[in-house]
Amino acid sequence: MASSEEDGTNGGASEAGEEREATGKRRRLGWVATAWLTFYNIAMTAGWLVLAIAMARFYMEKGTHKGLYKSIQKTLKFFQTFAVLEIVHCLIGIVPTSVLVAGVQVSSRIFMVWLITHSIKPIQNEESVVLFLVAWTVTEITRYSFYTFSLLDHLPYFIKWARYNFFIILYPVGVAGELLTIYAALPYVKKTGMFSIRLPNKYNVSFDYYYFLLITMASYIPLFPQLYFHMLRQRRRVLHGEVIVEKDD
Ligand SMILES: CCCCCCCCCCCCC/C=C/C(=O)SCCNC(=O)CCNC(=O)[C@H](O)C(C)(C)COP(=O)(O)OP(=O)(O)OC[C@H]1O[C@@H](n2cnc3c(N)ncnc32)[C@H](O)[C@@H]1OP(=O)(O)O
Repeated sequence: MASSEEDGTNGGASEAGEEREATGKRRRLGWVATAWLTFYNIAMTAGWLVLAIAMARFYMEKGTHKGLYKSIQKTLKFFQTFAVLEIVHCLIGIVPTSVLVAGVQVSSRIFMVWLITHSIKPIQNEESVVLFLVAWTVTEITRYSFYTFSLLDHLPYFIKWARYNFFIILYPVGVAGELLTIYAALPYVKKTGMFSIRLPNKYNVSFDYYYFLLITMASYIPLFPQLYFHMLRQRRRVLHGEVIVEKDD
């Protein structure tokens, strides 16, 4: 049966409970951490909104996705790299997310931005790049506005609903875009031998970026379900009020 929260009616008792919980959380967090997180989340929401508007404008003006990545790359690199702070937030304990979960999420994005899309120019116009860019952008606008409004104690229900429902589709779409982009990069990486270290050399080490990419793609198989099921547990906890015990902390 749908809870009162889920159907949007949100009873007075649960509202009062949420209010108390939010105030308690803020008190536990301290004003410096609350102020910083509020600033951080507002900045990130704005950054991803700018990106969304730039992508929409580009597509409306040019009518093609070709050249889209090049036109938005600076903003994307800046805000996605800024997300490294999410790992720091977990490490210093100002957000309750597991370092492991945030680490896998953020590092895979940084990897996609810097070591794939930025470094391998011939793949920048692939449709798959648009796929993950759109999935990331919608997700991040929703996620950071969710955190911002939660911290300000004025969380509209539709943002909460969007935060814990959009990912059901956007996560697989984003991951498909990422995997297809890495796949498209493989021939170029093999041909150029980029980022690879060949023997003999004075350190006697070798590294093949092509095989590294194959291993990275394979690592999505065990890692992505962990993130997806983590989000499904968060969804049950927040939208259905279930008490969840996380094992990965
Ligand atoms: C070197 C190469 C490495 C390669 C590795 C390859 C393998 C990779 C495999 C997986 C690849 C994934 C790629 C990703 C693709 C995409 O993103 S596609 C687009 C769709 N994506 C999503 O939907 C992303 C979903 N992910 C997330 O939301 C997070 O990143 C998360 C870390 C996975 C989950 O977040 P979590 O914090 O656990 O959940 P929440 O419910 O949002 O928050 C929990 C509590 O924490 C508070 N909180 C968190 N952050 C903040 C913040 N910035 N400010 C304030 N508060 C925050 C939040 O309010 C919650 O509080 P409580 O309700 O009190 O618990």
